[in-house]
Amino acid sequence: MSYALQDVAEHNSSKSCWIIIRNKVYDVTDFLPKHPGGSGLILQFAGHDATDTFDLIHAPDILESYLPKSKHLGAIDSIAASALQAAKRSRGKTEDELRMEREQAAKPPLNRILNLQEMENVARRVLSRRALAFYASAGDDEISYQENGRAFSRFFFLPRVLRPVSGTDPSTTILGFKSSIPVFVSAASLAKLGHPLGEANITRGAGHTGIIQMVSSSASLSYAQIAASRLSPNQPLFFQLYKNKDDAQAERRVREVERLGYNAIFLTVDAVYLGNRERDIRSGWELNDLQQMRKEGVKKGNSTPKELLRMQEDLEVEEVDLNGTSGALLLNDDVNMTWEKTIPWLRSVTKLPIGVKGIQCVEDAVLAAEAGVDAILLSNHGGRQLEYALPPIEVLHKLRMERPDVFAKLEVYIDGGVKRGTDVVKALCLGAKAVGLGRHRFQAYGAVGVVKTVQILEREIVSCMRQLGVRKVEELVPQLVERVDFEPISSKL
Ligand code: HEM
Ligand SMILES: Cc1cc2nc3c(=O)[nH]c(=O)nc-3n(C[C@H](O)[C@H](O)[C@H](O)COP(=O)(O)O)c2cc1C
Repeated sequence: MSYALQDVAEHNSSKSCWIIIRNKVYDVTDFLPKHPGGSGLILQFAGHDATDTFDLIHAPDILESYLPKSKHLGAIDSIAASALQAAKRSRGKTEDELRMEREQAAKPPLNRILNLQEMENVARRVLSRRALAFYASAGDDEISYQENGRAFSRFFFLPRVLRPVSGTDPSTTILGFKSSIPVFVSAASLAKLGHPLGEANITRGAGHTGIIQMVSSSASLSYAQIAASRLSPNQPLFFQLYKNKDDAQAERRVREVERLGYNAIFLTVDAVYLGNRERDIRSGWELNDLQQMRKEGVKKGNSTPKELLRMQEDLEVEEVDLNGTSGALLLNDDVNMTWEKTIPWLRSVTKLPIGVKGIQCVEDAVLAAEAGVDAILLSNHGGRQLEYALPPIEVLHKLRMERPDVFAKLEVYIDGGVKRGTDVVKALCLGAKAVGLGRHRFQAYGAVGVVKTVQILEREIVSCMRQLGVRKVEELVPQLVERVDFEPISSKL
């Protein structure tokens, strides 16, 4: 049986909600209350084609995994398919899409990019407004985000001289897996928002350069697609776990990635409540306004400034959605995790090494060591969670000063604000085994952007090690750095 657009359009409410995705019709009525992103998001498309928005956010296997076969109703008919295609063609491009095209054409060639900040500057220009808001956003006034980077500037080197440095080698191991430099890609969700090939770009780039990718629980490709993008089955992949509140579902996710050949599980613990990311919230409204305008425009044949103004007024009295793109990601997560319960549970469901991502103080680092996990990632989620959480490099310094014994019990990593080889080397001197890169600064260039990022960092790390009088990462020790606070005394009084 095939459907005309009119057949689908009749099912346009929460009582009966059908949507079209890639020319197939789905009855999502019963699924509405279960949708992790909330029913409202789907209802905006009730009775209509939802392909573009759906594909941007979801892994392709989601329909098979979450919607019973009986709700896969069948295909639209050929007239409907042609009409949708024609509508897409005639829709024209949005201002933002046109701007992105111009910026893509004008971006500098990759060989002109000298450092990660320049790479980020290009990404900021070419990404869609929504993607940029999602990637760039951080908590409240974004103080922790800014300080994460700035904190590195409080650590200075005490270089050693007259030491042989030929053959300097920046490679290391992370949880026993080889890494060409002491850097990995930290988990970041929804990579497709920034590039159509999504997480697979990172997988390929990481494979080519011999670094490790930590895949987000909220990846926009399926975990299987990402695993299949590896250059070889031996290419290591870590998995970041947002633990579902239902242990059985969480266990299924862990077992799935274990079966797919992922090599470690990193449980994220710093996001049991969503940080206040205002850029992201605002961009969600903008997108909704745009969709609303389009619908109104279609109904009434126009969308005049006056009408837009009226819609704006309507919005002001409505209750507003404070979730943004990130909000839906955490709706089903376990907010009652504990050291006593959750770590033994994770141990009981996997044989893989376990890391805890999002440790933000010395006390919790000690508890992690006592809980017997294999690694901790000192992280404040790139400043996206609790505003004024201490920058990870400072937490690392405190851990080194107060509890150096912890470094012997597990591997310690940091992420947040890392942009230079010197940042990486400072963290290693203080005892970190590796550092993570969260925000995908390489998105403007896809997989080759990842390769370039690693090349830049490798060059900077080797240069720093040589000038420090060091040949191997094991020789990077606390005596090579000093924490210096140049804040004038008057401002402290
Ligand atoms: C029709 C329009 C839809 C919109 C605008 C929408 C939007 C969203 C958003 C914003 C998220 C959060 C991002 C994420 O976790 O990846 C989400 C999550 C999710 N959606 Fe949808 N959705 C739609 C339809 C559907 C449908 C039809 C299904 C499946 C039958 C579905 C299944 C899911 C699942 C399983 C998640 C959680 C993904 C995860 O935990 O990684 N969605 N959706
Ligand atoms: C766009 C974006 C998405 C993220 N998604 C996740 C995620 O899904 N899971 C997670 O544990 N951390 C996530 N993080 C946090 C990163 O893993 C990492 O801790 C942080 O970005 C490091 O800071 P940096 O961006 O300054 O490098 C995300 C960060 C960003 C910027």
